[in-house]
Amino acid sequence: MVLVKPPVKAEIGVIGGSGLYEIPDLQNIREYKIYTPYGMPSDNIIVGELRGRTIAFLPRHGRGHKIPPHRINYRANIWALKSIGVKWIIAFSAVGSLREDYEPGDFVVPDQFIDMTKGIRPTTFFEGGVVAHVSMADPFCEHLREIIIDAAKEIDGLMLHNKGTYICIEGPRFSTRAESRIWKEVFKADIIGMTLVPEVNLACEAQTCYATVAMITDYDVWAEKPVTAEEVVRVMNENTVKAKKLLPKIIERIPEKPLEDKCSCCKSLETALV
Ligand SMILES: CSC[C@H]1O[C@H](OP(=O)(O)O)[C@H](O)[C@@H]1O
Ligand SMILES: Nc1ncnc2[nH]cnc12
Repeated sequence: MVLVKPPVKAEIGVIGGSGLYEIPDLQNIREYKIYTPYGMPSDNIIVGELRGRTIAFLPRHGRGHKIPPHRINYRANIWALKSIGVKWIIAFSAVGSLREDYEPGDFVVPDQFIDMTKGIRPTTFFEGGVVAHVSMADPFCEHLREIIIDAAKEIDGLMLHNKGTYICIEGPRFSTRAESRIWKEVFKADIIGMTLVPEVNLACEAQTCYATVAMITDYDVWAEKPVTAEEVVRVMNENTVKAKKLLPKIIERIPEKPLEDKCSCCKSLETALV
């Protein structure tokens, strides 16, 4: 296969989750269909300028939310962003809460995850030939996490929690009450979603700084009232308004280069190759 290098460069990638399908105020918008060795990404990549930086935007579920979490081509998405030069990825996600004090409408910048996907999603770029075992001890870019946490202080009325463990289930169904109690009481996870894995570890394999802005939409089903997609969508729309205000504040804080003492993402393969 011959892959033509796309005629575009972008420094910062933004992956939009449920509810975030566009970036407001993006200037000089161009759209690229990017082919990867893994097939097509979820959608065309939208490239434009915001706060003087070149941004590449990709809606994870595609425009119109057509791709369910277990069918997303995570490898193509990360490959496509990396292929146009993206060094930083800010990923937005709708999540459920597994604790009382993380309320619907609050945002979380997770620092850990638990993988409860079922092994049907391809999880690595290293399928043989070259073998890599990347460290996932600290799965998110600490530098980018700090930037997001700092940026959120500028948004009135936004409650943002600095850490949390995101449990990633296979979906597309929500959890049973029994499962939800295990995630909450036994695993002690804080938030729940369906898309973080393998996006986060592929970003790491691609030596990209990656952090998630998790936006709480519901209390999952450990609480009295079970979560419904309808409820998720209602709160999600309110969260999207806040996410759109937060994004420019994050972008304007992102430096040219990650700080090496706070981030090892760009060197993640140095100690991983066998
Ligand atoms: C529409 S509710 C369930 C759906 O929302 C989340 O997706 P994303 O992380 O892309 O915002 C969740 O993980 C599920 O895929
Ligand atoms: N309760 C929940 N479980 C899994 N994914 C979700 N996304 C939003 N809410 C969720």
